[in-house]
Amino acid sequence: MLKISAFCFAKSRLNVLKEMRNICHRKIFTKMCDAKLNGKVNGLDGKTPFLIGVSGGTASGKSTVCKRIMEKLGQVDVDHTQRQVVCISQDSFYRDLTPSEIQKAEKGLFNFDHPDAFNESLMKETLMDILAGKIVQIPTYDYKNHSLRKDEIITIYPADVVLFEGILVFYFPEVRKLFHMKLFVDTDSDTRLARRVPRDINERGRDLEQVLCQYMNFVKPAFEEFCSPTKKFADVIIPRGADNTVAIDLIVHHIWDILHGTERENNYKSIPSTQSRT
Ligand SMILES: Nc1ncnc2c1ncn2[C@@H]1O[C@H](COP(=O)(O)OP(=O)(O)O)[C@@H](O)[C@H]1O
Ligand SMILES: Nc1ccn([C@@H]2O[C@H](COP(=O)(O)O)[C@@H](O)[C@H]2O)c(=O)n1
Repeated sequence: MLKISAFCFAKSRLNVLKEMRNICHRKIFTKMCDAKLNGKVNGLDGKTPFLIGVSGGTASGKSTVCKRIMEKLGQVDVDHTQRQVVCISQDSFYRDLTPSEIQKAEKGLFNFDHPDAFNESLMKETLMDILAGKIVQIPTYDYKNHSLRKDEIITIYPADVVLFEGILVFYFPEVRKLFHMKLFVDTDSDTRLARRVPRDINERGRDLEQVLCQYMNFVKPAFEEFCSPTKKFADVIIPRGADNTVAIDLIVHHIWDILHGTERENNYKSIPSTQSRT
């Protein structure tokens, strides 16, 4: 039974790829489909997604950079079940808070920028499942209620490229070593604060005093202690975030090369290298 469903799944994926090959006019994605039809995935025979970590301070533009990368790979309008490139937020791995922690969070007195706020083991297990080609389910995060939306689960199907973005994605060594490529979005702190204030008020249900108090007490000190020092682990630092179209184009070209095997021997192994990059 399992074998039959696996066969049907593989067959329907093949049909989808053929269909995509017919309708896809973008050069990059057409070549990605060709490689898959030839039995190669990520330039390799096995199914190991290319895992990219994207870090940077709050409101540095991590999500926007990921969106640009997906756009350039022709993936934004693709149905989520068929996507070859997916993006996951580290915020989906905030740990559940106790009732007293929720009370603190509601007053802006909980430190969401400290590594202890995250469920490290779940983050690692999920990324390892993704690397193993498994389908995984990830809750979305509700910033207004400081909790995971367990009724709003995103299903991540095996994809060629998985972007994992968040303030502390390079902090945990066991998570860090899973990435094939590490990007750090480096936007100056004034710009980040100027973006965070309206975002938190308009989208995350906060008031000005709460945003500034949380920023001064937790966000800024934790950035300096935990996030900024992880910049040294990055393979590529992207100054000015999504405004830096040259950097984004170079990264997209590099991903494209890897997906087609041109960089395979040197840069991409099915298990990410831990040498000198951990
Ligand atoms: N290059 C940019 N120019 C202007 N606004 C930007 C730029 N990049 C991001 N933003 C805005 O700043 C806010 C934070 O960006 P986002 O990409 O969500 O950052 P992060 O994922 O690092 O928190 C959003 O409101 C976004 O629209
Ligand atoms: N309940 C929460 C959870 C997180 N935050 C803040 O979000 C920031 C991380 O998200 P970015 O998109 O800005 O990278 C982080 O700095 C937390 O302070 C929050 O305010 N409330």
